[in-house]
Amino acid sequence: MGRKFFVGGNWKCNGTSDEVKKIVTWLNEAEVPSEDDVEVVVSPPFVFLSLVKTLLRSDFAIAAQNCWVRKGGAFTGEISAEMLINLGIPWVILGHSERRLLLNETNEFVGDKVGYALTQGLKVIACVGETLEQRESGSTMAVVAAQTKSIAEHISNWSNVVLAYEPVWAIGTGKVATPAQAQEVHSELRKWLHENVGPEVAASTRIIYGGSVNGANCKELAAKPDVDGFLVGGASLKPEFIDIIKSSTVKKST
Ligand SMILES: O=C(CO)COP(=O)(O)O
Repeated sequence: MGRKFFVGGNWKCNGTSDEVKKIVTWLNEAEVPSEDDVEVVVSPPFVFLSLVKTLLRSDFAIAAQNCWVRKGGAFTGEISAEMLINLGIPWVILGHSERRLLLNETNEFVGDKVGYALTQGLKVIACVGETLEQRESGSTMAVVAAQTKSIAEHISNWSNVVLAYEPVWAIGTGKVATPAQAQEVHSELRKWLHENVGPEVAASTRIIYGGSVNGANCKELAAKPDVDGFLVGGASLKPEFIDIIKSSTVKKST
């Protein structure tokens, strides 16, 4: 079964309403491969979700960058999965390393969130990835397997899940993983899914790479067999994001 190439743009905590309108304008004007060949999802900050939803072309989808772990209520400052569904937002990014490291989100908490978001009908981009210290001590696979296990325990239907491998040392640093490094972890993650979830889920789940992806390095990464797309930070705020979307064509020729 073919895995449709997936390109996500994580805008993080960036942008004014004028800047957001400008980004949407160049996204709307871009000529990109058909939605049969590439799935594009952009993730603005919560406060701009409605604005982007009103303006964005219909072949691109929208993701929130987080949501609360369970049903809404007395949780000041949080946004619930139900609210996202109510706004017509189909996707949410969960377990991003910036939230794990800066806001102390644990594997268990991320797993709970993934489970709850899925039960509410959201599709989830679930993020995993090791720090530089963990990589250098040789524990990359143990770390990403433990993160994936906590997530997998809460998933009964994988068709609404994309797994994002984002090595922390590559995020926002300009230090991209080499295509071989990305392929190695992606193929290990697919093997983990094969052994712990099942062969069909392993074959059909998109595993995307994030960490300093840009217009210049995306094609080489996209050419790797287990790289099914990207989660892009900084470069998703710039027109080179279109080149990253177009790197999906590399798959058709391989
Ligand atoms: O964290 C990321 C996407 O979620 C990657 O960020 P950069 O592309 O800015 O390194």
